[in-house]
Amino acid sequence: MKLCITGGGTGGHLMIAQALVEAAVKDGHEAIFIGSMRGQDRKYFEHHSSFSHVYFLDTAGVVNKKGLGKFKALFKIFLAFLKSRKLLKKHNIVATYSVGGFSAAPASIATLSRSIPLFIHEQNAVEGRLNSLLKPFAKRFISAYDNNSPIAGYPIKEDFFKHARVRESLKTIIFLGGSNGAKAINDLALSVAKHLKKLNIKIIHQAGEADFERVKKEYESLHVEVELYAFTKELDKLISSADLAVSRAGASTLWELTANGCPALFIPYPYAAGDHQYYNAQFIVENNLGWCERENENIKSKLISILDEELESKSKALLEYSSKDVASKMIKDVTEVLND
Ligand SMILES: CC(=O)N[C@H]1[C@@H](OP(=O)(O)OP(=O)(O)OC[C@H]2O[C@@H](n3ccc(=O)[nH]c3=O)[C@H](O)[C@@H]2O)O[C@H](CO)[C@@H](O)[C@@H]1O
Repeated sequence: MKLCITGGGTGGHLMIAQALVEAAVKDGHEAIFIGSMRGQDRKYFEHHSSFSHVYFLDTAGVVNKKGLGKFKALFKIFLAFLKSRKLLKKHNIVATYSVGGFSAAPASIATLSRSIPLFIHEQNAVEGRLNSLLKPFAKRFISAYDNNSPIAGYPIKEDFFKHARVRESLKTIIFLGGSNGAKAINDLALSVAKHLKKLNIKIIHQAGEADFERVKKEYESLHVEVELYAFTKELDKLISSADLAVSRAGASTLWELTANGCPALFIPYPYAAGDHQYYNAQFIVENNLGWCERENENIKSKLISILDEELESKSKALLEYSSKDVASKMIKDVTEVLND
Protein backbone atom coordinates (compact mmCIF):
# COMPACT_ATOMS: atom_id res chain seq x y z
CA MET A 1 0.00 0.00 0.00
CA LYS A 2 1.24 3.50 -0.87
CA LEU A 3 0.10 6.11 1.62
CA CYS A 4 0.37 9.87 1.77
CA ILE A 5 0.79 11.40 5.22
CA THR A 6 0.13 15.11 5.39
CA GLY A 7 0.02 17.91 7.96
CA GLY A 8 2.38 19.50 10.43
CA GLY A 9 3.41 22.95 11.51
CA THR A 10 4.33 22.00 15.07
CA GLY A 11 5.97 18.98 16.69
CA GLY A 12 2.63 17.81 18.06
CA HIS A 13 1.30 17.09 14.56
CA LEU A 14 4.63 15.87 13.20
CA MET A 15 5.14 13.28 15.94
CA ILE A 16 1.91 11.60 14.79
CA ALA A 17 3.15 11.65 11.19
CA GLN A 18 6.35 10.01 12.39
CA ALA A 19 4.54 7.35 14.43
CA LEU A 20 2.35 6.57 11.40
CA VAL A 21 5.17 6.28 8.86
CA GLU A 22 7.13 4.02 11.19
CA ALA A 23 4.12 1.76 11.68
CA ALA A 24 3.42 1.72 7.93
CA VAL A 25 6.99 0.81 6.98
CA LYS A 26 7.09 -1.87 9.69
CA ASP A 27 4.04 -3.47 8.05
CA GLY A 28 5.71 -3.41 4.62
CA HIS A 29 3.94 -0.32 3.25
CA GLU A 30 5.38 2.85 1.72
CA ALA A 31 4.51 6.46 2.57
CA ILE A 32 5.24 9.89 1.16
CA PHE A 33 4.99 13.10 3.20
CA ILE A 34 3.41 16.35 2.00
CA GLY A 35 3.98 19.25 4.38
CA SER A 36 4.84 22.92 4.30
CA MET A 37 8.02 24.97 3.81
CA ARG A 38 6.96 26.84 6.97
CA GLY A 39 6.64 25.56 10.53
CA GLN A 40 8.77 22.65 11.72
CA ASP A 41 8.02 20.19 8.89
CA ARG A 42 11.45 20.45 7.24
CA LYS A 43 13.28 20.23 10.56
CA TYR A 44 11.56 16.92 11.26
CA PHE A 45 11.65 15.16 7.90
CA GLU A 46 13.88 16.89 5.34
CA HIS A 47 16.98 14.81 6.02
CA HIS A 48 16.06 11.79 8.15
CA SER A 49 12.77 9.95 8.03
CA SER A 50 11.20 6.68 6.98
CA PHE A 51 9.23 8.37 4.18
CA SER A 52 10.14 7.30 0.64
CA HIS A 53 9.69 10.92 -0.55
CA VAL A 54 9.11 14.21 1.28
CA TYR A 55 7.61 17.39 -0.20
CA PHE A 56 7.44 20.82 1.43
CA LEU A 57 4.99 23.12 -0.33
CA ASP A 58 4.74 26.89 -0.15
CA THR A 59 1.79 27.26 2.26
CA ALA A 60 1.00 29.34 5.36
CA GLY A 61 -1.74 29.42 7.99
CA VAL A 62 -5.02 31.10 7.00
CA VAL A 63 -6.93 31.29 10.28
CA ASN A 64 -5.09 34.22 11.88
CA LYS A 65 -4.79 36.31 8.70
CA LYS A 66 -7.00 39.17 7.52
CA GLY A 67 -7.74 40.91 4.18
CA LEU A 68 -5.02 40.60 1.54
CA GLY A 69 -2.94 38.33 3.78
CA LYS A 70 -5.81 35.83 3.92
CA PHE A 71 -6.30 36.01 0.15
CA LYS A 72 -2.57 35.39 -0.44
CA ALA A 73 -2.56 32.43 1.97
CA LEU A 74 -5.61 30.92 0.24
CA PHE A 75 -4.02 31.38 -3.19
CA LYS A 76 -0.88 29.56 -2.01
CA ILE A 77 -3.05 26.72 -0.75
CA PHE A 78 -4.74 26.56 -4.15
CA LEU A 79 -1.37 26.26 -5.95
CA ALA A 80 -0.22 23.66 -3.42
CA PHE A 81 -3.50 21.78 -3.96
CA LEU A 82 -2.73 21.51 -7.69
CA LYS A 83 0.79 20.30 -6.90
CA SER A 84 -0.55 17.79 -4.38
CA ARG A 85 -2.96 16.37 -6.97
CA LYS A 86 0.01 15.69 -9.26
CA LEU A 87 2.04 14.10 -6.45
CA LEU A 88 -0.81 11.78 -5.43
CA LYS A 89 -1.11 10.62 -9.04
CA LYS A 90 2.65 10.29 -9.57
CA HIS A 91 3.03 8.06 -6.50
CA ASN A 92 -0.18 6.07 -7.02
CA ILE A 93 -1.40 6.96 -3.53
CA VAL A 94 -4.30 4.79 -2.33
CA ALA A 95 -5.09 6.60 0.95
CA THR A 96 -4.10 9.78 2.79
CA TYR A 97 -3.70 10.26 6.54
CA SER A 98 -3.98 13.86 7.70
CA VAL A 99 -2.47 14.76 11.06
CA GLY A 100 -3.94 18.30 10.87
CA GLY A 101 -2.37 21.74 11.00
CA PHE A 102 -2.33 24.24 8.13
CA SER A 103 0.08 22.17 6.04
CA ALA A 104 -2.56 19.43 5.79
CA ALA A 105 -5.00 21.47 3.69
CA PRO A 106 -3.65 21.09 0.12
CA ALA A 107 -3.02 17.33 0.14
CA SER A 108 -6.23 16.57 2.08
CA ILE A 109 -8.38 18.49 -0.39
CA ALA A 110 -6.43 17.03 -3.33
CA THR A 111 -7.10 13.57 -1.88
CA LEU A 112 -10.85 14.17 -1.78
CA SER A 113 -10.80 15.68 -5.28
CA ARG A 114 -9.25 12.46 -6.58
CA SER A 115 -11.79 10.31 -4.65
CA ILE A 116 -8.97 8.78 -2.59
CA PRO A 117 -10.01 7.80 0.97
CA LEU A 118 -9.03 10.40 3.57
CA PHE A 119 -8.25 9.49 7.19
CA ILE A 120 -7.85 12.13 9.89
CA HIS A 121 -6.12 12.09 13.26
CA GLU A 122 -7.25 14.83 15.63
CA GLN A 123 -4.78 15.26 18.49
CA ASN A 124 -6.67 17.64 20.72
CA ALA A 125 -9.75 17.66 22.91
CA VAL A 126 -11.14 20.55 20.83
CA GLU A 127 -11.27 19.90 17.07
CA GLY A 128 -9.03 21.98 14.79
CA ARG A 129 -10.78 24.12 12.12
CA LEU A 130 -9.49 22.17 9.11
CA ASN A 131 -10.23 18.83 10.77
CA SER A 132 -13.82 19.88 11.54
CA LEU A 133 -14.27 21.09 7.97
CA LEU A 134 -13.02 17.85 6.42
CA LYS A 135 -14.48 15.43 8.99
CA PRO A 136 -17.78 14.82 7.12
CA PHE A 137 -15.80 13.69 4.04
CA ALA A 138 -13.29 11.48 5.86
CA LYS A 139 -13.43 7.69 6.04
CA ARG A 140 -12.21 7.80 9.62
CA PHE A 141 -11.78 10.46 12.29
CA ILE A 142 -9.52 9.20 15.07
CA SER A 143 -9.25 11.00 18.39
CA ALA A 144 -8.14 9.92 21.85
CA TYR A 145 -10.74 12.29 23.28
CA ASP A 146 -13.73 10.98 21.33
CA ASN A 147 -15.54 7.99 22.83
CA ASN A 148 -16.91 7.15 19.37
CA SER A 149 -13.45 6.99 17.81
CA PRO A 150 -13.03 3.60 16.05
CA ILE A 151 -9.52 3.38 17.55
CA ALA A 152 -8.93 4.33 21.18
CA GLY A 153 -5.75 5.90 22.51
CA TYR A 154 -3.04 8.19 21.17
CA PRO A 155 -0.17 7.16 18.86
CA ILE A 156 3.15 7.71 20.57
CA LYS A 157 6.67 6.34 20.24
CA GLU A 158 7.20 2.88 21.70
CA ASP A 159 10.21 4.22 23.68
CA PHE A 160 7.92 6.03 26.10
CA PHE A 161 6.37 2.66 27.04
CA LYS A 162 9.71 0.84 27.01
CA HIS A 163 11.20 3.10 29.66
CA ALA A 164 7.99 3.51 31.67
CA ARG A 165 8.32 3.18 35.46
CA VAL A 166 6.47 3.85 38.69
CA ARG A 167 7.64 7.05 40.40
CA GLU A 168 8.12 6.66 44.14
CA SER A 169 9.77 9.86 45.25
CA LEU A 170 10.83 13.18 43.80
CA LYS A 171 14.54 13.23 42.94
CA THR A 172 14.38 14.82 39.48
CA ILE A 173 11.99 17.34 37.94
CA ILE A 174 11.64 18.11 34.22
CA PHE A 175 10.32 21.36 32.73
CA LEU A 176 8.84 21.00 29.24
CA GLY A 177 7.72 23.80 26.95
CA GLY A 178 6.48 21.78 23.97
CA SER A 179 8.17 21.77 20.60
CA ASN A 180 8.74 25.56 20.58
CA GLY A 181 9.49 25.99 24.28
CA ALA A 182 7.37 28.18 26.57
CA LYS A 183 8.59 31.39 28.19
CA ALA A 184 6.07 31.09 31.06
CA ILE A 185 7.38 27.62 31.96
CA ASN A 186 10.97 28.88 31.67
CA ASP A 187 10.22 31.76 34.05
CA LEU A 188 8.49 29.45 36.49
CA ALA A 189 11.48 27.06 36.46
CA LEU A 190 13.90 29.91 37.11
CA SER A 191 11.74 31.24 39.94
CA VAL A 192 11.84 27.89 41.81
CA ALA A 193 15.38 26.83 40.83
CA LYS A 194 17.03 27.86 44.12
CA HIS A 195 14.28 26.20 46.15
CA LEU A 196 14.72 22.95 44.17
CA LYS A 197 18.48 23.12 44.73
CA LYS A 198 17.92 23.40 48.48
CA LEU A 199 15.70 20.32 48.37
CA ASN A 200 18.37 18.45 46.38
CA ILE A 201 16.04 17.98 43.41
CA LYS A 202 17.84 17.68 40.08
CA ILE A 203 16.52 19.90 37.26
CA ILE A 204 16.13 18.93 33.60
CA HIS A 205 14.78 21.72 31.43
CA GLN A 206 13.75 21.88 27.75
CA ALA A 207 13.59 25.63 27.18
CA GLY A 208 13.03 25.95 23.41
CA GLU A 209 15.40 27.49 20.90
CA ALA A 210 14.23 31.12 21.13
CA ASP A 211 14.71 31.47 24.90
CA PHE A 212 17.62 29.08 25.40
CA GLU A 213 20.48 31.59 25.82
CA ARG A 214 18.54 33.77 28.27
CA VAL A 215 17.56 30.77 30.39
CA LYS A 216 21.14 29.45 30.37
CA LYS A 217 22.51 32.78 31.64
CA GLU A 218 19.84 33.02 34.34
CA TYR A 219 20.70 29.57 35.71
CA GLU A 220 24.38 30.56 35.71
CA SER A 221 23.69 33.73 37.66
CA LEU A 222 21.56 31.75 40.13
CA HIS A 223 24.42 29.22 40.53
CA VAL A 224 21.99 26.37 40.03
CA GLU A 225 23.07 23.30 38.06
CA VAL A 226 20.69 22.22 35.32
CA GLU A 227 20.57 19.81 32.43
CA LEU A 228 19.38 22.34 29.84
CA TYR A 229 18.17 21.74 26.28
CA ALA A 230 16.76 23.95 23.53
CA PHE A 231 15.24 21.01 21.63
CA THR A 232 16.27 17.40 22.12
CA LYS A 233 15.67 14.13 20.29
CA GLU A 234 16.15 12.28 23.60
CA LEU A 235 12.99 13.42 25.30
CA ASP A 236 11.84 9.86 26.00
CA LYS A 237 14.99 9.15 28.02
CA LEU A 238 14.86 12.51 29.80
CA ILE A 239 11.22 12.09 30.78
CA SER A 240 11.97 8.57 31.99
CA SER A 241 14.65 9.88 34.31
CA ALA A 242 12.30 12.47 35.83
CA ASP A 243 9.82 11.88 38.65
CA LEU A 244 7.65 14.93 38.09
CA ALA A 245 7.06 17.13 35.03
CA VAL A 246 5.94 20.72 34.69
CA SER A 247 4.64 20.97 31.16
CA ARG A 248 2.49 22.68 28.56
CA ALA A 249 -0.53 20.50 27.73
CA GLY A 250 0.28 19.88 24.06
CA ALA A 251 -1.39 16.57 23.21
CA SER A 252 1.68 14.52 22.28
CA THR A 253 3.66 15.54 25.35
CA LEU A 254 0.66 14.89 27.59
CA TRP A 255 0.16 11.34 26.29
CA GLU A 256 3.92 10.64 26.33
CA LEU A 257 4.08 11.58 30.01
CA THR A 258 1.01 9.43 30.63
CA ALA A 259 2.49 6.39 28.85
CA ASN A 260 5.72 6.79 30.77
CA GLY A 261 3.96 7.06 34.16
CA CYS A 262 5.37 10.52 34.90
CA PRO A 263 2.94 12.66 36.92
CA ALA A 264 2.77 16.27 35.80
CA LEU A 265 1.58 19.75 36.58
CA PHE A 266 0.13 20.95 33.27
CA ILE A 267 0.12 24.67 32.53
CA PRO A 268 -1.91 25.06 29.31
CA TYR A 269 -0.84 27.54 26.62
CA PRO A 270 -3.52 30.21 27.16
CA TYR A 271 -3.81 31.19 23.48
CA ALA A 272 -4.24 27.71 21.95
CA ALA A 273 -7.17 27.55 19.49
CA GLY A 274 -10.40 26.93 21.40
CA ASP A 275 -8.32 26.71 24.62
CA HIS A 276 -7.63 23.12 23.59
CA GLN A 277 -4.61 22.63 25.86
CA TYR A 278 -6.78 23.25 28.92
CA TYR A 279 -9.32 20.69 27.70
CA ASN A 280 -6.54 18.24 26.75
CA ALA A 281 -5.53 18.10 30.40
CA GLN A 282 -9.01 17.77 31.88
CA PHE A 283 -9.03 13.97 31.99
CA ILE A 284 -5.83 14.17 34.06
CA VAL A 285 -7.57 16.31 36.66
CA GLU A 286 -10.91 14.49 36.55
CA ASN A 287 -9.22 11.12 37.11
CA ASN A 288 -6.82 12.42 39.74
CA LEU A 289 -3.80 11.54 37.58
CA GLY A 290 -2.00 14.87 38.02
CA TRP A 291 -2.58 18.63 38.13
CA CYS A 292 -3.56 21.40 35.76
CA GLU A 293 -3.37 25.11 36.55
CA ARG A 294 -3.90 28.17 34.41
CA GLU A 295 -0.93 30.53 34.02
CA ASN A 296 -1.32 33.07 36.88
CA GLU A 297 0.57 34.64 39.76
CA ASN A 298 -0.17 31.68 42.09
CA ILE A 299 1.49 29.13 39.85
CA LYS A 300 4.79 29.20 41.77
CA SER A 301 3.17 28.42 45.13
CA LYS A 302 1.04 25.72 43.47
CA LEU A 303 4.18 24.04 42.14
CA ILE A 304 5.92 24.28 45.51
CA SER A 305 2.93 22.63 47.19
CA ILE A 306 2.98 19.79 44.63
CA LEU A 307 6.63 18.99 45.49
CA ASP A 308 5.36 17.41 48.74
CA GLU A 309 2.60 15.37 47.13
CA GLU A 310 2.63 11.60 46.91
CA LEU A 311 3.51 10.49 43.36
CA GLU A 312 3.27 6.71 43.43
CA SER A 313 -0.51 6.27 43.16
CA LYS A 314 -0.74 8.81 40.33
CA SER A 315 2.18 7.23 38.50
CA LYS A 316 0.62 3.73 38.76
CA ALA A 317 -2.76 5.02 37.58
CA LEU A 318 -1.16 6.79 34.59
CA LEU A 319 0.52 3.55 33.50
CA GLU A 320 -2.85 1.85 33.29
CA TYR A 321 -4.33 4.63 31.21
CA SER A 322 -2.57 4.44 27.85
CA SER A 323 -3.12 2.07 24.94
CA LYS A 324 -0.12 0.62 23.11
CA ASP A 325 0.42 0.18 19.36
CA VAL A 326 -2.13 2.84 18.38
CA ALA A 327 -0.20 3.87 15.24
CA SER A 328 -0.04 0.31 13.95
CA LYS A 329 -3.78 -0.14 14.67
CA MET A 330 -4.39 3.01 12.60
CA ILE A 331 -2.39 1.61 9.67
CA LYS A 332 -4.13 -1.80 9.87
CA ASP A 333 -7.45 0.03 9.90
CA VAL A 334 -6.53 1.76 6.62
CA THR A 335 -5.84 -1.59 4.94
CA GLU A 336 -9.16 -2.95 6.27
CA VAL A 337 -11.11 0.05 4.98
CA LEU A 338 -9.43 -0.27 1.57
CA ASN A 339 -10.23 -4.00 1.41
CA ASP A 340 -13.89 -3.50 2.34
C1 LIG B 1 1.19 26.25 21.05
C2 LIG B 1 0.35 25.20 20.42
O1 LIG B 1 -0.70 25.49 19.84
N1 LIG B 1 0.81 23.96 20.53
C3 LIG B 1 0.12 22.82 19.93
C4 LIG B 1 1.15 21.93 19.28
O2 LIG B 1 2.07 21.74 20.30
P1 LIG B 1 3.50 21.15 20.38
O3 LIG B 1 4.08 21.00 19.04
O4 LIG B 1 4.28 21.85 21.40
O5 LIG B 1 3.01 19.84 20.93
P2 LIG B 1 3.05 18.53 21.64
O6 LIG B 1 3.30 18.70 23.05
O7 LIG B 1 1.78 17.83 21.24
O8 LIG B 1 4.24 17.74 20.94
C5 LIG B 1 5.57 18.07 21.02
C6 LIG B 1 6.32 16.88 20.50
O9 LIG B 1 7.65 17.26 20.30
C7 LIG B 1 8.50 16.40 21.02
N2 LIG B 1 9.64 17.17 21.51
C8 LIG B 1 9.44 18.34 22.17
C9 LIG B 1 10.53 19.06 22.65
C10 LIG B 1 11.83 18.53 22.45
O10 LIG B 1 12.84 19.09 22.84
N3 LIG B 1 11.95 17.35 21.80
C11 LIG B 1 10.90 16.66 21.31
O11 LIG B 1 11.07 15.59 20.72
C12 LIG B 1 7.67 15.84 22.16
O12 LIG B 1 8.18 14.60 22.58
C13 LIG B 1 6.31 15.74 21.50
O13 LIG B 1 6.18 14.52 20.82
O14 LIG B 1 0.53 20.74 18.75
C14 LIG B 1 -0.19 19.95 19.68
C15 LIG B 1 -0.82 18.79 18.94
O15 LIG B 1 -1.73 19.22 17.98
C16 LIG B 1 -1.23 20.79 20.42
O16 LIG B 1 -1.83 20.00 21.44
C17 LIG B 1 -0.57 22.02 21.01
O17 LIG B 1 -1.51 22.81 21.68
